[in-house]
Amino acid sequence: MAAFGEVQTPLEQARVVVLPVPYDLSLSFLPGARKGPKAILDASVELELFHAELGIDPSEVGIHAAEEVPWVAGDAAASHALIRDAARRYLELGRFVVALGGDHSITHPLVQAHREAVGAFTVLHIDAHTDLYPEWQGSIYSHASPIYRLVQEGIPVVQVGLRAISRESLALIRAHRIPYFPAHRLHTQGWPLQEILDALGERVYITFDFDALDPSVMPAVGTPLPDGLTYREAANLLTAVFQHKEVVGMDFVELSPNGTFHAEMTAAQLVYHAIGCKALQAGWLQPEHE
Ligand SMILES: N=C(N)NCCCCNCCCN
Ligand SMILES: [Mn+2]
Ligand SMILES: [Mn+2]
Repeated sequence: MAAFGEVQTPLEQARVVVLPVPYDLSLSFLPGARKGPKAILDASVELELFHAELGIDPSEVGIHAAEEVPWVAGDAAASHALIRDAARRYLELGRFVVALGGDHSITHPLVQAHREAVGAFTVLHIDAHTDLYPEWQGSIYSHASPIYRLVQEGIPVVQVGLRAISRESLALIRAHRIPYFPAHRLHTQGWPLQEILDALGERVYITFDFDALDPSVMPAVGTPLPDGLTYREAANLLTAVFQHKEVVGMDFVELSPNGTFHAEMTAAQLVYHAIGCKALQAGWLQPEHE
């Protein structure tokens, strides 16, 4: 399958691997995130390849769409192990991995694979939800729990865009001193970009839950909430992080296609924007002056 261009870049010639992870057995509400990866890749073929804002054609770095990561029916642990193994394979080849979910539980095995491959980093968690539930609906593998599991493993996290914050989550945020920037603060007091950057370490893994975006921009998610980010706010945040940090990997999760094709184009464009930011940060491409 082609990714962000008319033709597939062979793995040997690609710097970036887009890893489709259609696992969605850990959702708590609306189903469908398993269709997210293919929807993004299908929409990506419709994008203009030259990214005028960045002044580059990100596809020139070589973007390879990997085979979809399979899952094991009824076995989240085994499914997560397959995700970890798939990411590890491409990381060991030195590729920059952009995982496409699938539900947010996939971030836990993805971060584990990145930790093994590149060492320590901070996780920048952009989401409407804290995902700090020790378990939800009887499972520690819930999409409501990946950030709890990372925090329990001592991985530093910074949270941006939150709109659903339980008392228990707030207690965990305070207990673990998690820097968090909820949407109500961003929208009433402005974006403390420097404060967010200061809260991150030098190396960052970005996990982007599409329900961080406002439903007016991104209606195709399983657990939408109002007061979300605009596309421009999300793009500006990603641009700033890539300009000042080494981004070691990223995932984009929870797209649940529902016939609103503009949502899929929005998802594909944001992923492409992030790949372009990585290309500039890594020096793979140089911006063409407007
Ligand atoms: N997308 C997510 N991470 N959703 C998590 C939902 C779990 C907690 N909901 C609490 C609802 C209480 N009625
Ligand atoms: Mn989430
Ligand atoms: Mn969410």
